[in-house]
Amino acid sequence: MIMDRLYDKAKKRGPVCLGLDTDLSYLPACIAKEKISTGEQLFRFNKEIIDQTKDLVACYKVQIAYYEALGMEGMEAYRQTMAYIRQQGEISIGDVKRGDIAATAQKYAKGHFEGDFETDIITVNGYMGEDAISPFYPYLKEKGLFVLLRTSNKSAVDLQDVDAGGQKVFLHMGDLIATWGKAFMGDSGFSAIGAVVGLTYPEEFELLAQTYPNMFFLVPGYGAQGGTGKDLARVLKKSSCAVVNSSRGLITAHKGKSDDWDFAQYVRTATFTMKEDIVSWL
Ligand SMILES: O=C(O)c1cc(=O)[nH]c(=O)n1[C@@H]1O[C@H](COP(=O)(O)O)[C@@H](O)[C@H]1O
Repeated sequence: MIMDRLYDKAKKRGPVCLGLDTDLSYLPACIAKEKISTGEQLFRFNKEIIDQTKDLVACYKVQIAYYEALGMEGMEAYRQTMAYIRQQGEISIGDVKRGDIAATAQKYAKGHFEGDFETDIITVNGYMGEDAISPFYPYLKEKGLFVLLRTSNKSAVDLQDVDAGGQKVFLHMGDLIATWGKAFMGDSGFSAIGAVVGLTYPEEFELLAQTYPNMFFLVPGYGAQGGTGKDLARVLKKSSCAVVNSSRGLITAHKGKSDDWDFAQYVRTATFTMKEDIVSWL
């Protein structure tokens, strides 16, 4: 079961989730000047980073928007990146944030859990209710979901903090995710249905981790959005219940320092530093 694998990797290697939100402006000159397609350039950049960091991270998260924005070239790079991560025996999260329902969601499931874009886990938006989640159930023996619970953005509070009969909306969402996840428990004690909680709200993360001990968390917001290892300490000391994503903070580490093939060494160093920052508090 995928959350068992993710839990094991996070426990052994530390909880870093490296975000391959690859913008063309991040490519070092050694790749940008090569006479190959844009898609191939993006993939070379990602591949080099994966090769240099796979012993340090629990998983990779690939935000599909960066690839969709480049059309077919971008999607080819997305396909190759997902395939490469999985060929290496590493865990891939397709950050696709799907949120439609029923028959449409069945197509999302087929599109991201089978075929060209196959990945291990995807991010989904459950704020339309269980109809947006249940079409993924048939895949959850092997695959996993991270459902948006408490997002990292400032305006998360606009809806997620609204009082819904004595309970904030995000806590109601937490109860729903916990209920949906009960049928998909793994040996590690975590469900194949996990949740996204932003590190920009560390108190809420602590509350959610306490309230839902069977929920595994994807925690974005480290680095570029201000989150630190100290913010994670109280939760991760008690349980390895999360992977922590950083994208720009890691994959732009070479900017202004190297335009050559050693660029990935800078990304490696930044990844190592993030891991140390987190584990030093545990
Ligand atoms: O689902 C996510 O991964 C996500 C949820 C959330 O609440 N906040 C958030 O920033 N993310 C994603 O996490 C990544 C954060 O990137 P950096 O801010 O560059 O580290 C991006 O891919 C975001 O789309």
